[in-house]
Amino acid sequence: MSDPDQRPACRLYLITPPRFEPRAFADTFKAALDAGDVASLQLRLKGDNEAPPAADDIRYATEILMPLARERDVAFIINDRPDLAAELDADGVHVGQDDMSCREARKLVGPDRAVGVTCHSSRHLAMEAGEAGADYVAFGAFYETDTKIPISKAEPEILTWWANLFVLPCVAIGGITVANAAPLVRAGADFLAVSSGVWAHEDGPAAAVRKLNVIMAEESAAR
Ligand SMILES: Cc1ncc(COP(=O)(O)OP(=O)(O)O)c(N)n1
Ligand SMILES: Cc1nc(C(=O)O)sc1CCOP(=O)(O)O
Ligand SMILES: [Mg+2]
Repeated sequence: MSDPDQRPACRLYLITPPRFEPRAFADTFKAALDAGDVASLQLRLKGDNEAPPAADDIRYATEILMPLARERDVAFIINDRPDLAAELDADGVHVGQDDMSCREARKLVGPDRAVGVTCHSSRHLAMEAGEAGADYVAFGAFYETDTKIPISKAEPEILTWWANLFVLPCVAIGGITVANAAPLVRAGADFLAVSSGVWAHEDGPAAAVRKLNVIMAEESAAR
């Protein structure tokens, strides 16, 4: 059993927009990271209809954004491509169930980079990922989102179940905004993974990061 009193406060795991021009995006990116506590940033590029991006697009975005993240102690995670995470010396990779197994990803990135695994709303997939050596498990989608067509709908109870049983961190993802983040923190999320809830916030990304930080601090203290 995991001891809820020992669980660190929930932190923000930012996900990039699916499409952006890296040089033009850099100032927005810096403003978001400078607004408060951001634990990690996932570079998640997608083409039209969620098509995979060209490897060179990932390389170019990493060249621009990873140094900005590193200067701010924000871990830089690459989506879908363990091979590029290793090649580009990123801090980790995120793989989905249809991308690659956790064990294969681990072989490619080595022991020192993080491997995160999508587990949808499945306790079984999450326990499998934990046994396969994942550094975190991700549950979702908790809310409606225009960023991706999710294949599952998750309920906050799965976060509570996980946090009560396992020390391994759990990430909540899918449609999370300032307006709906609190119950997920209260339920036990170690990280909230947020894309449009930050980049498309009506007061701008920096305001969204500040507001999410307040919610995560208050709700973590109350759990
Ligand atoms: C933190 C986090 N959780 C889940 C996902 C989704 O991964 P996947 O199912 O492989 O879908 P794509 O993001 O690749 O479209 C994620 N990227 N990050
Ligand atoms: C990338 C992703 N994965 C999901 C899952 O359910 O696994 S939901 C999702 C979209 C996250 O973006 P936003 O914060 O804009 O909803
Ligand atoms: Mg994927």
